[in-house]
Amino acid sequence: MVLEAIRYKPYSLQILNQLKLPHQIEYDDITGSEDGWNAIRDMRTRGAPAIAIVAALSLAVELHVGKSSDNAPEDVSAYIVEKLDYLVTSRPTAVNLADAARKLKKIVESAAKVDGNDGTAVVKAYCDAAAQMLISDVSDNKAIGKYGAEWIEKLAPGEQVGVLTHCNTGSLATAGYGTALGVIRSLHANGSLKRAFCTETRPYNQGSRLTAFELVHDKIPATLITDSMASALLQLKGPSDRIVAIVVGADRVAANGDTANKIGTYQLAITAKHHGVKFLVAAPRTTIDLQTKTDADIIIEERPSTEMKRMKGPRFDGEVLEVNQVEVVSIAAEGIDVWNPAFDVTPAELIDGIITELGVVEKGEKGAFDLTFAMEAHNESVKPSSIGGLYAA
Ligand SMILES: CSC[C@H]1O[C@H](OP(=O)(O)O)[C@H](O)[C@@H]1O
Repeated sequence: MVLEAIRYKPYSLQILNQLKLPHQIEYDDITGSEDGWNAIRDMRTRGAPAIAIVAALSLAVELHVGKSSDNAPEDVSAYIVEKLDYLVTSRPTAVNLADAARKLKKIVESAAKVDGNDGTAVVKAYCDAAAQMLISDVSDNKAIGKYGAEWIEKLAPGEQVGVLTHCNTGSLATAGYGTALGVIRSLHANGSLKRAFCTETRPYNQGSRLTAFELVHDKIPATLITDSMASALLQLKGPSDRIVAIVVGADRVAANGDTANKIGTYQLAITAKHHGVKFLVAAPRTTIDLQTKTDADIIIEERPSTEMKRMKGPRFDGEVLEVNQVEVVSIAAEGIDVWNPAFDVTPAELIDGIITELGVVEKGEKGAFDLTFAMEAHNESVKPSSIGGLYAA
């Protein structure tokens, strides 16, 4: 079974409900932008690239039903712009969603101005571009995997290496293969991976529920640790558990390289620096936001306290896991206040390299990243795919 966070075929969109993983594989139908917004906000679908794609495709499904040649092209364009602005409010930190919305707006506003284009043509231009995002993301991730693996392999030529990752950045956070987990997949495919280590990633447990699920699914040798074990792991220097690099994803990389990622990333970068372990960020160029100058400009989403104070999962009847008997249990003192930021920001000074689909960027002689090459990815319109005509509304 291929792990698919997103299932899209003409006019229908399904998302793998990641709140049910790893014990239940359940797909939810997404019938329009409101469904898409709720699925992203609830984190039934999550991951910086995936939320951008689900948002865009949820509107494509809605448009097929509603907008047609009966509507003036400029009215269809205005409707799409309004819906994209709404979808962007579902989660604020990851830049991919806002970047995709900006590009898709440009496409429909241009299509609406083409002589002879009716509302249907504008809908088709939108749907083709949204569908192309699925295809482009997988190819970007495989390139990230390739370049990241090559960079890490140079740290220990001819040896198999131990790598630690945080949160989930695999097929469940993207259209497929993954970013940081894509690097681990590529290391494994190259025969260069001794063992992957993944953190639980409290409180949503992307690591224990999603990354562990992907690593077991792909039969990649892997060990789960709690978030609090990371520094102790980096102290180990034995051949079977020495960590040569930590590789994580990103939700937004600022122009100077400061990187917003899942909460807990910053302290991994600190302990990596202390232990002389390389710290790498893996992300497509679209995650690099040159409009965000430094960490001070990054909005950090705060999530409900219940996500920290309660745990949900199937119960055991003796040694038997009753998969359909899901219980919610309290794991914190009632009445305690909670601080639950979903992300933190790692300063560029703690990052050794940023792995993109064009290669690994390292800091220059002045100790700063030059990320201006990412500008092109933000200017590229998402070209209608070769599957044109699929979305004639
Ligand atoms: C492929 S990068 C995914 C990125 O998104 C995750 O956040 P969330 O699970 O809250 O959507 C995490 O920060 C990952 O690094």
